[in-house]
Amino acid sequence: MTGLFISFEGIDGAGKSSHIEALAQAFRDAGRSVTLTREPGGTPLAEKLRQLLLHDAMDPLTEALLVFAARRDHMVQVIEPALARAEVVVSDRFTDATFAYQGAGRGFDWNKLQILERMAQTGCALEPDFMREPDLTIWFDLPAAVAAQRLATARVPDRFEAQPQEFFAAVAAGYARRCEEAPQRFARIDAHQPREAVWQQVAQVLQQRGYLQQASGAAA
Ligand SMILES: Nc1ncnc2c1ncn2[C@@H]1O[C@H](COP(=O)(O)OP(=O)(O)O)[C@@H](O)[C@H]1O
Ligand SMILES: Cc1cn([C@H]2C[C@H](O)[C@@H](COP(=O)(O)OP(=O)(O)O)O2)c(=O)[nH]c1=O
Repeated sequence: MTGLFISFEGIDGAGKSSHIEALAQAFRDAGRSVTLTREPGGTPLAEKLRQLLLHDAMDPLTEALLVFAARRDHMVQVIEPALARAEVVVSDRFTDATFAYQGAGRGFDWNKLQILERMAQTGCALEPDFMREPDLTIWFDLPAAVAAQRLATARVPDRFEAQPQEFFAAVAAGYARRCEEAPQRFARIDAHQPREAVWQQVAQVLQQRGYLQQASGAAA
């Protein structure tokens, strides 16, 4: 059995958190060990960087560097060891969020982000030139106006959630661009549906990819 790396993506309020535990449980039910984690964060150091990123003002390059510093620590300490143990790693956000928020949202140079991506995500797996990416990215696609309505009553906004709706429309376009650049890795979910219908789409992606069948077979 090999490890499996799945990321959840989407603008704030798209509904990711409402389904991530159910996805983890589906894998556990199929006999797999699951590491459920998040970005920015997932390690003591990265959680400290998360606090800075969510609450302190900084220039775009500083923001991009901190995001990747947190990611590198998360990969070295948590993601790679879990994949080496053949676990399923489920991360609430990964690098697509950086392209969407820092790239499309803040306007930071897309090509520079690609350079940072290669630097941060290479050299922590067994093969020295291998760049770690998710095997599957589940993208909760929701219009920015709908996400804003959902969040209006939901929680106190952090530095990103406090951005105007146009920011999130740009972030959503950033996700669409990443999806176009790697269509085989992305599964787009229509998140503008009732919770149960959204979950059915997620479950269908897992079935189509044979992830749960493979796990059941291995556990038997
Ligand atoms: N399909 C849905 N329809 C309506 N409201 C939803 C749906 N999914 C989630 N919500 C609500 O929208 C808000 C944001 O959901 P959440 O899962 O926290 O989003 P995210 O983790 O993507 O920011 C929460 O109040 C949640 O209860
Ligand atoms: C991973 C990542 C997150 N972010 C932002 C997106 C979110 O607004 C914020 C925190 O993400 P998230 O954990 O989804 O927020 P919450 O716990 O409130 O649901 O960080 C970036 O700007 N760049 C990144 O690379």
